[in-house]
Amino acid sequence: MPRAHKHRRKVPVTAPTAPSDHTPHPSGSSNRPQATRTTIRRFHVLIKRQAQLQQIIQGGKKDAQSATAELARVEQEMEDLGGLAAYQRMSTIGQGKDRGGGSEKVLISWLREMDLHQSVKKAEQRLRLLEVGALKPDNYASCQSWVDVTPIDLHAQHPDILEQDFLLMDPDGHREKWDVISLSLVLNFPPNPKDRGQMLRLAHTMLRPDGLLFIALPLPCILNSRYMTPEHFDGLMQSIGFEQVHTRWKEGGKMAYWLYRRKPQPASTTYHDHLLYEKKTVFRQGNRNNFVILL
Ligand SMILES: C[S@@+](CC[C@H](N)C(=O)[O-])C[C@H]1O[C@@H](n2cnc3c(N)ncnc32)[C@H](O)[C@@H]1O
Repeated sequence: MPRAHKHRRKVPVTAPTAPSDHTPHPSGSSNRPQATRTTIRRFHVLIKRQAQLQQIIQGGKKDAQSATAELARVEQEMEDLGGLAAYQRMSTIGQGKDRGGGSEKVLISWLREMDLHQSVKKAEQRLRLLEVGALKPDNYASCQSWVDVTPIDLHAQHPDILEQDFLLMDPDGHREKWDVISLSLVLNFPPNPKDRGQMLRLAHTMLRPDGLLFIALPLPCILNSRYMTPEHFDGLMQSIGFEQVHTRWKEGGKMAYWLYRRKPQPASTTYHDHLLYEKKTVFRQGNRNNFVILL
């Protein structure tokens, strides 16, 4: 069990990488690992607050006026930090080869272990991989003979990346279309826990039977959250219709990875099962983060 740091301020779960690049930051601050982590965390706080305020404003309640003023301040701060482009740039630094490369290495090694690179070549049909949250268009260049990747992102940073919100993809148009979907450091991006659950359900709809879902999350999302444990996460995945193939994380590490296989959705789940994943359950007390996925 990780130690709780008594005097540390609670911060949302953020990107776990520790960039070592010293390129100047757009806001003028340095890009040292600590500064970068702090900025990425601040972005996560601001993105979450932005969503809350937008909801208040849409609701048209009496506090909508003060929410509008606060929203302007929040959005100004995001702009001062360099906007979402700066956030993505910092995340790209974390993906750098100097720090062992991005999560795609883990996925590729698992796919190879399953001999998919051989069987796909024999079948002469490459694996259709949907890479959600792609910062670079060429993450899978090393296996282009057997992987046909479609990189998408909310804010595409390259012409070869499709600018597309995964949550707005048409489930009917994409039903059972994909062999593999990657959600690497994406599930922790939407501020609304139900949107995270919706991402997983959508992935289930869009994967072909026995298709594979790759997930990467900062380790504190499951090891230091008030509402999540590895077992709870796995139960939630099973309730959607996913079977765990691989998982990789270690105490004291920064990242957690999973590979799930799409199975038929369980025919019936009890009322209790539903409640378990639709509402927050407190698993840990004390100084924890609030990361949660809800169905
Ligand atoms: C922290 S970066 C992770 C990048 C990379 N996949 C990695 O593992 O390092 C998260 C990216 O996911 C993108 N993203 C978040 N929600 C998304 C959505 N609903 N649809 C498409 N992209 C999304 C963000 O724009 C951002 O570029």
